[in-house]
Amino acid sequence: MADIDYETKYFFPVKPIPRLSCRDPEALRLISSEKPVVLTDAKLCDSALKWNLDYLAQHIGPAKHVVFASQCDEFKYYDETKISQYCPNFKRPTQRLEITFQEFANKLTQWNPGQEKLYLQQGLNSSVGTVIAADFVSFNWPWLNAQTKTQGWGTLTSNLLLVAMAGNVTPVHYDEQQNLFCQLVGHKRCILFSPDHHDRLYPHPVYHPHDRQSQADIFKPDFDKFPGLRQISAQSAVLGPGDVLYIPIYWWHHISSLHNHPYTVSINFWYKGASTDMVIYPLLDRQKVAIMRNIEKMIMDALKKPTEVDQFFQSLILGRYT
Ligand SMILES: CC[C@@H](CC(=O)C(=O)O)C(=O)O
Ligand SMILES: [Zn+2]
Repeated sequence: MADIDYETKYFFPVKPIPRLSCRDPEALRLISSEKPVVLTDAKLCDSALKWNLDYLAQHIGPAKHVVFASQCDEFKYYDETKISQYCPNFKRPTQRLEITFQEFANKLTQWNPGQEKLYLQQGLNSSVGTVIAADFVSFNWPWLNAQTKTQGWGTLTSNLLLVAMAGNVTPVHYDEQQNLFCQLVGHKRCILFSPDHHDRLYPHPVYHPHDRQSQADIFKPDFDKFPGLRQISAQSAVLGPGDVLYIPIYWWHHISSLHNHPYTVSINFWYKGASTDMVIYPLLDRQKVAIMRNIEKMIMDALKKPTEVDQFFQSLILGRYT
C-alpha cells in the first residue's frame, strides 16, 4: 500500500510519513523529537491481528460498547459535558449509542446504503472476555514499556478499540496525549499537521463541545472564512495491519477508513505527556498551544460570556501589541 493514497487530490502539500523499523535509530530520533513515524515491525499488537468482527463478537463479552451513529461519513467528536454550560442549542453531529458488540456486528453485516454509518469507539476495560484479555496481555509490553520510559511519557491512560465502517472519517483534531496508533484490520489513511497549525486550522473555542476539533473541512475548504488554510501542509500515511503510527501530542490528525475492506479495526495507546516539561526557550509550538488553552479557560472563567472574549482580547492587544 502506497505511503499516501495518490488518488486523493489535496489542495495542500503532503509528504509521506517515514515508514521505519522500530530498531532504526532514525525512528527513535523522530519519536524523541515528537515527529510522526510509522513503525513497520514493532509487533506491538500481533496477538490482535486476528481481531476481526466475528472473533470480537465471539470473545469480547456481553458488555455494552459505545457506538456513534452518523447520517454521513463524518464522526466529529464532541464533549457532552460542555453542551449544557455554554452551548445549549448545540446540534450533536452524531448519536451516541450503547449496545453489545454482537448487536454492533449484526448492524454492520446487515447494513444497506442510505442507512446511518456506525463507529464503535470503546475504551478497553476489565469487562472484556478472558480470550481478549489474553490477547491484550500478549501485546509487546516489554518494547512498549521500554519505549515510553525512554521518552519519559506519563501513564498509559487508555486503549481505545476502534471498529469503523469503510469510508468513516474522523475529521481534523488534536489530542493532549501521546498516541501509538496500531492498525489491526483493513487500512486507514492518516493525515497529520504539526502543532504550529493552530492559527491555520481554526480550532473551536476551548469552552465549545468541539474543543480541539478544527472548524474547517480540509476536503471542502472555505478560504474566505478560514484563509489560513492556504498555508497548511501535511504528512500522510496509509496504515495496514501491523503498522504502528506515532501521533505526537498536539499534532492535528484526520483519519479515514479505506474501502478495500468492509470495516477497519484499530487500537490506540494514549499516554500522558512527559510531566517534567522543562521550559526552554524558544517555546515548543505545543507549549504555546497549551498556554493559549490555559488563557482561554481563565478568560472564560472570568468573563463567563463567550461574546465578550473578542472585545476583551482586542482591548488587550490592538494598538498595544500590534
Ligand atoms: C478517535 C478515532 C480516530 C483515532 C484518533 O483520533 C486517535 O487515536 O487519537 C480514528 O481512528 O478514526
Ligand atoms: Zn485523535
